[in-house]
Amino acid sequence: MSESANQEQQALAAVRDRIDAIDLEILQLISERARCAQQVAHIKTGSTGGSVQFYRPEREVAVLRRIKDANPGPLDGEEVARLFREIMSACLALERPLNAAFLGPEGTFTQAAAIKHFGHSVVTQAMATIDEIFREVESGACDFGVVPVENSTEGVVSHTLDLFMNSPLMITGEVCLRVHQHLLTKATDPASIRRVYSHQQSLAQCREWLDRHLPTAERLPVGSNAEAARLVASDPEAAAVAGLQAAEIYGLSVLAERIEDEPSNTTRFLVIGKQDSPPSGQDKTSLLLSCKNQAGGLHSLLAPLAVHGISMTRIESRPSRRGIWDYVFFVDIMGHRQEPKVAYALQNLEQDALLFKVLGSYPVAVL
Ligand SMILES: O=C(O)C(=O)C[C@]1(C(=O)O)C=C[C@@H](O)C=C1
Repeated sequence: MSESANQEQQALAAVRDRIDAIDLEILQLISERARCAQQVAHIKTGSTGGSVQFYRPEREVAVLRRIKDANPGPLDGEEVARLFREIMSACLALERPLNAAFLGPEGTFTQAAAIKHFGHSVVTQAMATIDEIFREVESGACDFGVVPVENSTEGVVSHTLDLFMNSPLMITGEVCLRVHQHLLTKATDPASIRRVYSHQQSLAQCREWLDRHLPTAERLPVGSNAEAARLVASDPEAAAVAGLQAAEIYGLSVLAERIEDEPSNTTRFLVIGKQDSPPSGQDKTSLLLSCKNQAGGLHSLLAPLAVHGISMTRIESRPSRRGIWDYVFFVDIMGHRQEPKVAYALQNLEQDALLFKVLGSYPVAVL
């Protein structure tokens, strides 16, 4: 071995010894943290007679925000938050494993959103429809559900909004996921692809790409992207538009990467449960409203928001299903319903609204 190769070996060994020592320290500290979580569980179980809330969304975002703020680098803030997301997920599972229903089958973006929000220790349970997710959480069979609500390219998932009209469930959290779509197939030659399966929204997100590259292939909407990947696994003349996770699960190769028309394509998901979240300091509130069908009705209904300086981040209208041309509005505002100015505004709003329902206050997504 040359002198310089020898020096390199010694330098490498020294840094690796340091890394080994640090890893043991990290392990000791993580174990100590996990024991603290066990103590927290003990305190929580002792303090209430009724059902115990082990999962505390407002505390989780406080931990992640603190870590991001304190991060000295060189790791990126998002990266350190993701690491702590996983540590907390494992600590919570030690208190009590949490389960979350998602729109299956395995490998959907909804499952990825559930894991992004709760970490890998959550037990995800695949449901066939969004209705089933609501039912599983309502019945108590699952602690939480994760449902898609809007996409930056294709707009609102109207079925999810409609289900809130008759559900007692509340919104506990939100998750935003950058969605990259890929063309997955068993075929090796694009010319042999006659059918493209995917969820209707995903087909729409890749419309221009499909028009350009597979203009003659039939587009077949199915329940989810993962379902499309499952179908394609046994059909060599077909391709699926789906995420990488689906390619891994169903053994497909990626024929074209990132085929979404909009590079910043993002889907927002809601976490639904039996109750919303206490204030975290940076929250949103979602409302379901309707007003009299008259000139200026919506304008005057929303006036209290402007009066109290509350910013509205989203408004969607949906047919109320109670009469023709009768609409309800899904409105997101910044702030928690327990903050005084939000509480005043909501009080005023409720007085004028025909229908007024708070769907939940929840922390703005950290990750
Ligand atoms: O602080 C709590 O209430 C905990 O249960 C501890 C902890 C954590 O690991 O930091 C775990 C789960 C909760 O969702 C929030 C935080």
